[in-house]
Formats: sequence, C-alpha cells, structure tokens
Amino acid sequence: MSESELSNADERTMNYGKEKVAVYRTYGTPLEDVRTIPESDFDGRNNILFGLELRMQVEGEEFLPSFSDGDNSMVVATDSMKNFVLHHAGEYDGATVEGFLHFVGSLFLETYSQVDAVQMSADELPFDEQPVPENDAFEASDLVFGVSHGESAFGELYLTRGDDGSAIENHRSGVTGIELVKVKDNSFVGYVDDEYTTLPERENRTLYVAMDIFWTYADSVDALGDDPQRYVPAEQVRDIVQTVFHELDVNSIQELIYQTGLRILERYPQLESVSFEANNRTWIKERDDLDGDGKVLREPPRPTGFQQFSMDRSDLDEEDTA
Ligand SMILES: O=c1[nH]c(=O)c2[nH]c(=O)[nH]c2[nH]1
Repeated sequence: MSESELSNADERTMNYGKEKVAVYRTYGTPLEDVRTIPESDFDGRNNILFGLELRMQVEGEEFLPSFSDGDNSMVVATDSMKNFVLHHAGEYDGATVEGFLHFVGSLFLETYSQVDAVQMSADELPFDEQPVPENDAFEASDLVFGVSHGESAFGELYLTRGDDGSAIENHRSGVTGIELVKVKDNSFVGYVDDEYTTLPERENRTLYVAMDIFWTYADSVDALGDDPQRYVPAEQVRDIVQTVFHELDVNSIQELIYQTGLRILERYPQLESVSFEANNRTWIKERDDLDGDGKVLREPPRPTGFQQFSMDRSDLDEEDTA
C-alpha cells in the first residue's frame, strides 16, 4: 500500500477507470526546440511513431449510486473511456506524454459534468530509430522503427475542476526501466561488519543497477511541454544517469543516486524535486583470474536489494554551501 492510501485511511475510496489502454499514433507533432545539456545529445524527438500505455481513473460523488444501488445512470462505461482516449489521440497537437494526458483528461472533465477529478498516467511504449544506409552514411530510418525494450518516459497528472477548465492538482514525470552495467570502478566498502556479515568488501565490482527516476516541476504547467525550453525530456535524464555513472567511482548505489539527483536539479532549475527507485542486479563473480580486468560473472540469486530516495532543491543548496 502506498503512503497516500495510508494517509487517506479516513476517506472513502471510490473510483473506477480503464488501464492498460495502448494507444499508437503515427506522424504526431515533433518535440523540437528543447534545451540541450552537456550530458546528452538529445535535442528532440520526431514522434513519427508515438506509443503509450495509459491509465485513467475517474472520481466523483455522483458515482456512489452505481456502487450502492446498481444505478448506472451516471456511469461512463470504461469501454467508452478507452474510445474517448483513442479518438482524441488523433486530435492532440502537442508532443509529450504529459501534454497528451492533460489534453485528454481536461476534455473528459469538460465532457462529463458528473466527474470531479481524473487521475491520468501513462508509460511511453518506446521505439528505437533504426540506422539504414543513406547517402554513403547511416541515417535513422523515417519508416522502420525497432520495438524497444529499454527505458520509457512516464507521466502522471491529477486533474480537478478549476475556475476556468481543469486544474493540475498533482503531477509527476519520470523515466522508468533504466538498466545500466558498469564493468569496473565501483566499490562497496565500509558497511557494518558484524556477526551477520558475509559479503566481502569489494573495491572494484561490476555494478548492474536498475532505476526509475521521477521528478516534479515547481510550476506544473512546465510538465506539459507547451514551452519545450522548460520541458525536461526523459531521454536527457537517462543520459544524465549514465554520464554520472561513467564519471564517478561510486561507493554504492546510494551514492550514485545522490550524485545523479544533484546533477538533475542543477541542470533543470525548473524542477522542484527528484526521486529514485533503484535495485541492485549486480552479477556474481565466478572467475577473476583472467588477464587484465576480465571476469566471468553469473546472475545473482534472489533476494534483491533496493534503494529509494527523494531530493529537492534544498539538497542542492546544502551542497553549494558545504
Ligand atoms: O550499492 C549497494 N548498496 C547497498 O546498500 C548494498 N548492500 C549490499 O549487500 N550490496 C549493496 N550495494
């Protein structure tokens, strides 16, 4: 159970909706004119093929009779919600996951007055550009895309009825499914050594980390991407983690997370907070008697270690004054 469910224990839970709504849109509006950062060559996305798996959760007091009396007169069928989302994917003229969620969620609130709030979230279904030979070089095909099993952008918005259209009550953006392996220059030493400790200290492990990163903007409108200069692309955040991982000899995943968080907050003054969910998939050394740094490694057994951490601008301020 998440923290928010725990803290709202006194309130009645009542909502319904549709999840796992896969939406594919070809020839969407390109994401252009984003600000570039030193850690990344990402400067935009053509959106020739844009995929999302969306979840829509609808709330409203008027839905109580549907639960208590079997009275469906106010119920918009979840099947219709799916149709609504798919139809309006053809009308959206923006270029981001969050922008689409805002567009569809706001229209839904406008269309159905019995709805008090919608929680919209989506994972991007990513596709890779495929290099093909063109004019004596390799260029990204504008026709053929690879189905990607890598990281993907995430967005979440909680929309209520505002004075003038919808209001963004809460938001969260992210990149999930990052998996990185650094073959050497990682240590894990100095941890508690007592009668339960069997793990040997390692000065140079091969570290395999899986990570999801989430962020919030000081002004939630910046999450939508209408002003691309203030938008934080998931691709750049992914590139920040891999750059920090490349540059630093970290003593733990905890330290990698913290240093990555500082870099993200530094690069994007428009962000309010950043949070991490990581887990450790580090392979087990089978042989290290090879020439040089070579090793043979195998999959780790269960159980799995994890790290969660959230940061805001005060962490950056502390670093500046330290
Ligand atoms: O980066 C790590 N952090 C830990 O807290 C931990 N614990 C452990 O057994 N291995 C690791 N690695």
